[in-house]
Amino acid sequence: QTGSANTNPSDSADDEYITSVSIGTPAQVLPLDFDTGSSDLWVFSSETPKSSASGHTLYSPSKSSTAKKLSGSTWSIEYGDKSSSSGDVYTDVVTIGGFSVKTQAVESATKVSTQFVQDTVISGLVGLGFDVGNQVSPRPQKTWFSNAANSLAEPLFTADLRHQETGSYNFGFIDTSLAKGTIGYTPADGSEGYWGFTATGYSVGGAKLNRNSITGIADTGTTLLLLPDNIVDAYYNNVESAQYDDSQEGVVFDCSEDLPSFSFGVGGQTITISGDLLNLTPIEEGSSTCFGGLQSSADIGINIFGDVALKAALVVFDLGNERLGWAQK
Ligand SMILES: Cc1ccc(-c2noc([C@H]3C[C@@H](O)CN3)n2)cc1F
Repeated sequence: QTGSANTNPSDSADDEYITSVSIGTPAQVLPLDFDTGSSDLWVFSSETPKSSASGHTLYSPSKSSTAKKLSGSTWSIEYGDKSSSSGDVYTDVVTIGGFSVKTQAVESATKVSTQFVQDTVISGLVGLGFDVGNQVSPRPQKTWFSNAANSLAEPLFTADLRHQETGSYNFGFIDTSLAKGTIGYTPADGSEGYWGFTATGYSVGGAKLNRNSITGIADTGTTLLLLPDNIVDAYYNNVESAQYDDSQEGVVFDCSEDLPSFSFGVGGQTITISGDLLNLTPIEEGSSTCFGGLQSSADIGINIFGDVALKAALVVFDLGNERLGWAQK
C-alpha cells in the first residue's frame, strides 16, 4: 500500500507547506503543516478557546463516530521559534494521501500560542519525526508515519517541496521521475527525534566543494536554510549589497541582486540551490530589500536544512534503513 498527498506553499515566500488531512468519521478535512522536525500530530479543535480558534478549521471529536478519548493523556510542545501548544488526546482514523491509520493519536489543542493563532492558513501539525520525540504523557504516542510504516509497501516517505507550485509527500514509494539526479543516501540519526545527518561540504556559485562536515537536520517545518556563520559569510561575501538587518534579524540585500547558487554535498551527491531560491521575499510588501533564504544557525545550536534546501531536492526519509536520500531536482 502507498499514499500520495499534494502539498502547497502557504504564501508567496513559501513560508510553510499545507497538506490536507482527513480525520474522523465522517471525514473532517484540516490543512496541516507536515514537520519532519517534530513528532506530534496536533490540531485546532472544538476544545481550543474560541478567541484563539477563530479563522481556523477545527476538529470536533464529538462529531466523529470513531473518536475515542485517550483518558489521562495530555501533551505540551514548544517549537524552535518559541511557539507552543498543549492539550489532551483522542484516537481516531487519520487519512493522508488515501492511506488510513485507524487508531492515530490526535492531539487536541486546549491552548495555542499567538504565532499559531495568527497563522490561520494551518490548523495544526503532523510530526514526521521519530517516535522518541513525541510529547504525550504519561504514555508517548506514535507518529502517523510510524503507525503506517509496517503496512506501506516500503517504510519510507519522500518530500518534494516546490517554489510557488504544488509538490507532494509520497508514502511507501519513491517516484524517481520527480528528480533529475541520482539519489544519494547517508545515515540518518533519529536519536533526538528528528532526521539528523551530516553533509560533506559546501560551495558557492558552482565552485569546487569545500570539504567540511556539516551536521544538521532535514526539517520540512523550518522555512530557512540555517548554517554556521563561516559558511553564511562565505556566501554573502559574493552579494554586493548584503548586510545584517537587526530588525529583520537576518541578512538582507537588494532584490535586484543576481544571487549565486549554493551547493552542499550529501550521500556522494551534490545538491545545488539556485540563486533565485535563495532570495526568499521582500522584507515588506513592495520593498526593494529582500530577505535571504540562507541565514545563520549560530544562536540556535543546530544546523537546519529547511524548506529552502529541501526545495532543491527530492528527499527520501527512509525509516526502514535509518537513512536519508537526496536527489537534485
Ligand atoms: C506558527 C508556527 C510556528 C512553528 C512552526 C514549526 N513547525 O515546525 C517547526 C520546525 C522547528 C522545530 O521546532 C521543528 N520544525 N516550526 C509552525 C508554525 F505554524
